[in-house]
Amino acid sequence: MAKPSVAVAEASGVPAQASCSCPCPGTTLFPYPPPRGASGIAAAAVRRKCLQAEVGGGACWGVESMRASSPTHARAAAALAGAGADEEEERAAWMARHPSALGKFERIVAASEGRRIVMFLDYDGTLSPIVDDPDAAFMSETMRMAVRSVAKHFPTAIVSGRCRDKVFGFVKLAELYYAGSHGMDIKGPAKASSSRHEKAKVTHHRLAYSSIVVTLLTFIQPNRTKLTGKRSPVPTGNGERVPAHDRGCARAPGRDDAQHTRGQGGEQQVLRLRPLQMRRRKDVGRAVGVGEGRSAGVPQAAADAGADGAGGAAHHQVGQGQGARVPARVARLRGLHQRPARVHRRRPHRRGRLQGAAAPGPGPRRRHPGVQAPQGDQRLLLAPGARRGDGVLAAARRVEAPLQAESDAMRRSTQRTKLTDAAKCQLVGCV
Ligand SMILES: O=P(O)(O)OC[C@H]1O[C@H](O[C@H]2O[C@H](CO)[C@@H](O)[C@H](O)[C@H]2O)[C@H](O)[C@@H](O)[C@@H]1O
Repeated sequence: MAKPSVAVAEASGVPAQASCSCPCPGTTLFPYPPPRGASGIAAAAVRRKCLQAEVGGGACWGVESMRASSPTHARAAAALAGAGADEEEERAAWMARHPSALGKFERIVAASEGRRIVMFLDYDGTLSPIVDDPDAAFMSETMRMAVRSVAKHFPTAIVSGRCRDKVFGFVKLAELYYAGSHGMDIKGPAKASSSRHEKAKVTHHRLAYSSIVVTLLTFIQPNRTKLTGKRSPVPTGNGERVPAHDRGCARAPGRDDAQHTRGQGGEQQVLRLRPLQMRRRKDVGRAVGVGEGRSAGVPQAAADAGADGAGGAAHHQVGQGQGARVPARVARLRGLHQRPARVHRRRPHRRGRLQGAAAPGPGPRRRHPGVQAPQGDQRLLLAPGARRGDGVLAAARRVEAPLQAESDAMRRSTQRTKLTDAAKCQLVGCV
């Protein structure tokens, strides 16, 4: 449940949204951070009324109640209550630079110009409070009702670094999309929502498209056993262990729970690649490492650029190191031994194994040598028909191109459709 100390808008004195039968204050009139001194009881009453209206078919889309029960909102309000003038000013400046999407919701709706809106929600720290025990990060019933209400109007997805099952276990709403393991594991609604968006087709592809960047970056992390879902008995190359509650989930490289809690560096960290490891698999007798030893990674500038938005990072030349090593036997099989050999001297203890390894030239089979997929992991990312050895980027582009085409086609068809005002309203749920 939302904490009694949570301050939401004043119960009185704020006019209701004109087009909205819900008793919640209008979004733009609902200041963030909320005004101090609001009575907790009055606030709870407003929230309850709002929920009743929303759940009973009201017209606020659940956004207000979601905001009111947001743990971040609660924390901000609590922090504000005890803050000095300087802190308050600093916070206000920060908020001005990072406005809440919920606070701008009407503008978002207006800017959508009748296009469909899809809600992507984070779980930890957004729908649930940050708590010490990750297994106890429960969401409140109030929040659940709010999300359910939102999902009646918009296709709604929860995107999390946690396992999909774990997130579902917390949220327990079958009508949502769930993208677990940073988007590597996506599932659509098990039951159709009795919503207006039912007729509108939102495919897995669209979700997959938006998560392709994180998928890529997660894919090339060093500890591939996490990616294949096999438990790793050993720490990763970085001395990091997978927390017990996350075993079997993929984790983005560099993701660290403490940073997540502090709310800093998360995205940046996700985009900063760690050195990738080279392993030799005895069973197949060939190298299956992803990428290259020392210098593999996204150049910082590229990582910075990618941090701004989803699309960009997919086009980074990830994993471009010094050229991947190919064991001599594989090189012979591929005819690479005819190319000028390059002996790697950086890891002398491995020389025995890697001696004679050839740096692959730009041959047809290794267009992206730095990011060749381990055999066991290819099913996670490669598009149907992709050939082993093509490299992750090539595979991703194959996935991306049709998705982009599909998305363009959908956009064109939406633009062509002449919507009446009523139809527009239905689409955005503002009847
Ligand atoms: O959904 P994300 O924003 O990608 O976060 C995923 C991580 O969430 C969990 O950790 C965070 O919440 C915990 C419970 O409140 C908290 O104890 C931890 O400090 C936070 O980092 C989850 O435990 C992680 O494994 C996920 O990666």
